[in-house]
Amino acid sequence: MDHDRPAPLIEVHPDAETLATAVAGELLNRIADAQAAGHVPQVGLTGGTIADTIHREVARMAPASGVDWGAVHFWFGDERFVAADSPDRNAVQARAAFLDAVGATRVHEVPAADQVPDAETAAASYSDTVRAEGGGAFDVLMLGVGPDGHVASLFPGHPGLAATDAIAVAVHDSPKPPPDRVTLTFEALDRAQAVWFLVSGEAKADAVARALADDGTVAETPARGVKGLVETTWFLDHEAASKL
Ligand SMILES: O=C(O)[C@H](O)[C@@H](O)[C@H](O)[C@H](O)COP(=O)(O)O
Repeated sequence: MDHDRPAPLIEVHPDAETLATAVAGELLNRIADAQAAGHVPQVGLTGGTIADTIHREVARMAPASGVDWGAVHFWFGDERFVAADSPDRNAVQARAAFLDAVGATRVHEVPAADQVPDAETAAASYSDTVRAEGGGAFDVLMLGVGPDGHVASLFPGHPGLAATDAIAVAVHDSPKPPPDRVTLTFEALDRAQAVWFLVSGEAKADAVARALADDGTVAETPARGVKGLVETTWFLDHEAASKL
C-alpha cells in the first residue's frame, strides 16, 4: 500500500440524489473518454445502497452517453457468497439496476455458492479471471463505505486486511450479512488508477472523518487503506461530510 499518491479530492453534494447523478455522469464521461482514446476501460463496481442509486442513474443517462457497452469490462470489488440468482448478490443488483438495461457484455462475476464448493474456491477462480482479463488495472474503482469504515468486504480487524500475494480472498463471519463473501485485497484495490468512494448519509459521517483524518489505522478504518494511483475522490453527500 504505497501511499505516495495524490491527496484525496472531496466532492460534497447536497443529497444522495444529486450525488448519484454526479457520479453517474462522471463515470459515463470517463468510459466514453477512454473509448475515444482507443482504450477498453476496466470498471470496478461495489455493492450497497448509494451504489444502487448511482447504477440506476447510469441506466437513465446511458442513452445520451455514446458509450459502447460491449467495450468496457465490469468487475466487483466484493461479492456475497450466495446463490448466483440471490437478490443478495452485488452482481444481481447491478444487473437489475443497469448492466442488463445498457447491454453490458463483459461482466465478470465472482463464482457463486451454487457453482463452486466454497468461498476460497470462488476467490481463487476470480483471481485467475482478473489475471487473465487484465482486470487488476481498474480505470475507475468504485467503493462504498460502511459505518465501520469497511470497503468491499475488508472489515475492521478481519484477517483479509493482512492478505498478501492474493488478488481475492474469502471472507467468513462478515459483520455485515451475509457472512460468507469474496473480496479483492488491498493489493488488488491499490492497483486502480482512480478510486472513487461513494458515501451517503449521517451514519457514515464518523467513518468518513476517520478515513480522512491525518492519523488513524487501516485496521480500525479499512477505507484508509485504498488510494488511487492517479486519483482518489470522495463523493459525499452533505450528511456523510458533516464531520469533516
Ligand atoms: O457487499 C457489500 O456489502 C458492499 O460491497 C459493501 O462494501 C458496501 O459498499 C458498503 O457496506 C456500503 O453499503 P451501503 O451503501 O448500503 O451502506
